[in-house]
Amino acid sequence: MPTETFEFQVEARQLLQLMIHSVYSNKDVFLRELVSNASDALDKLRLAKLKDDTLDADIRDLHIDIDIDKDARTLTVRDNGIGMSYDEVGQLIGTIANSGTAQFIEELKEAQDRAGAEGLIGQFGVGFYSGFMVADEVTLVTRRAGEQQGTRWSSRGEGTYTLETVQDAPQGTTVTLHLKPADPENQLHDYTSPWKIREIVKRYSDFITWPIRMAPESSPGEGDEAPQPETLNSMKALWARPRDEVSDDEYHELYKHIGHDWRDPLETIRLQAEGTFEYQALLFLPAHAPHDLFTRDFQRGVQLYVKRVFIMDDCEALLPPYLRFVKGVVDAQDLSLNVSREILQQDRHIRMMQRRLTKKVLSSVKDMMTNDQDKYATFWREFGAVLKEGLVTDTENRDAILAVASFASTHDDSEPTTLGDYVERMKDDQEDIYFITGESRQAVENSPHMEAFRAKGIEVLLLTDPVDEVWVDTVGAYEGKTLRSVAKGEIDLDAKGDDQADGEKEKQAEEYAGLLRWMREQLGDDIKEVRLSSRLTVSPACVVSDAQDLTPALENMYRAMGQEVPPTQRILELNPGHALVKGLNQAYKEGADRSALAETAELLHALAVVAEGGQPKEPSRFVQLVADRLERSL
Ligand SMILES: Nc1ncnc2c1ncn2[C@@H]1O[C@H](COP(=O)(O)OP(=O)(O)OP(=O)(O)O)[C@@H](O)[C@H]1O
Repeated sequence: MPTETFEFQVEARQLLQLMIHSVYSNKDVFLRELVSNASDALDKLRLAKLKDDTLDADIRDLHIDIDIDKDARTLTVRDNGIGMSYDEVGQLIGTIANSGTAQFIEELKEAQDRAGAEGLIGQFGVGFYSGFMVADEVTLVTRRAGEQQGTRWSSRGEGTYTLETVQDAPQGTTVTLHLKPADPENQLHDYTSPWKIREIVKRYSDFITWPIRMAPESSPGEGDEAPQPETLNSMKALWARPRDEVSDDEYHELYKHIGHDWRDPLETIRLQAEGTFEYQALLFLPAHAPHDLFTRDFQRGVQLYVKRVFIMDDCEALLPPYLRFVKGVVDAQDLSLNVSREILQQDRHIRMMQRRLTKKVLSSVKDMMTNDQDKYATFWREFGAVLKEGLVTDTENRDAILAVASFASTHDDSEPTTLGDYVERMKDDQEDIYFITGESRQAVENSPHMEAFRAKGIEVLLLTDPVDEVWVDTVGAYEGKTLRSVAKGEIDLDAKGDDQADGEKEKQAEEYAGLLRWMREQLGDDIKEVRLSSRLTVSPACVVSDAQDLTPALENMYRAMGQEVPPTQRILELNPGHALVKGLNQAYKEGADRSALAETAELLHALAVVAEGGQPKEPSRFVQLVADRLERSL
């Protein structure tokens, strides 16, 4: 097959440009990325051979070679792993499969500062491309295990790449970087220096479980014996080494390798389980939520090893879905090397392991909360919305999750509160924990449902994640205090036994009885009741749900998931202290023109819906009615 030239996919081209004009100051990491890919390729080959021992591949000496050629100014990273087929090279290297990448590029372009850009890059798999930070030409020769023919890929990073088949490619993948001239001022070191390579490998890739070898510099005339290559990494599994022997930096590099992140993790969690089912776990809480955390195909789970041998990525059986952001390694001593995902799902030991790991993660978050407020705040900001899913799905750990949960609240504009702190601040005669759900802090804070609470200084939790609509119902109460929506059921914030207030209410009820009954008839099926409100102080009216009914947001959520939900009839509440409502009652009693009154009633209802962020049933009619009224008032 002749050499063919292809264009990079648009996003890939943009990413390459970013790499070439590197937004990333630490260029040394290109080697970590290439070694990381090589190590993955060796893992994959070992597994493939385990599954099919007829596969035509040699796994006796799986390793990574790094070769330096000072004269040619090239650096070569070679593995004898799984390799890639011709088609795979085109798919994997010429394009960027990640669906969030287009969005990422946009954000990257918008990121004003270098730190912002570096942070964003870490969230996407741009590993191979990082070679272009240090090289002006990259060549890759690869042969897929079991195939005869190899493929040569080459590019100067300028929009195109070439592909050709080659006959004599060795097993695995060889990446050759044609290095740019060294420019230490811009962090572009001399990567033909063995000393530098040794240092980078030690720093970033020491834990890689395959040998990383470097051939010694050949000095002619030193005898005929081929000099022995030097192994640069210790290959020690970090999770098996005692805590005090491993530095934080070493843990962090392992995290970056398995978490595909360029940034340090927020927290490192170790667990050593002894006894009948022995295992070691090294888990990491990332510092940033990935873009696709809430998408259906988010790859969740940690890596599973059996007796130091890599078995699978994304082992979802080890942690529940609400901890899907946790990265790490679990190394079990007593599983079969052939273990499959299906077997893991049913294995009793794995279930016990999942329980223990879950508790360990939650208790680590609790420790973080107690000992390092800032770290905890970052964690909760990034992952709180996911963790709260556990309140619905994991009854066993519900209390542990509630103990580490925090929520925005009217108590403080910026600092969230825990439920425990809320309860401590509750007024003496307050029985329930109040909350409001909605789309944003601004929307819920301005909701009419909040008026009386604000007027009386009663704290309300402001819950704005979609999952909040669900867990509050499932959990129901905290320390015996009911969780109550301010937008549901009857709310009476007057002190119990306040005779004056009770008398006043009775009087109002009599006065408004006729209007309320008439309005209910006028508004027909749109609502199930019209009543006087004790939650409004400023607005004329609001709509509320019955205590057991779905909120409009939840109704929409179910519909979005394709479930049939009958429309919920809501309750219209009027503020008897508002001039408009008073005037309406007066006009009603005086027998004013019923059709004009009916329009006012309709408008009042529509205004109540708009005030909570909803849409009037017939927006154009609503606009028409308001315009007519305004016109008449001129
Ligand atoms: N040495 C290699 N051997 C076999 N396949 C490779 C090798 N290097 C890269 N690949 C393939 O190309 C894909 C893309 O590699 P790239 O480094 O761009 O991203 P990644 O490794 O998937 O993500 P990340 O950079 O986040 O680790 C890899 O997922 C792998 O399938």
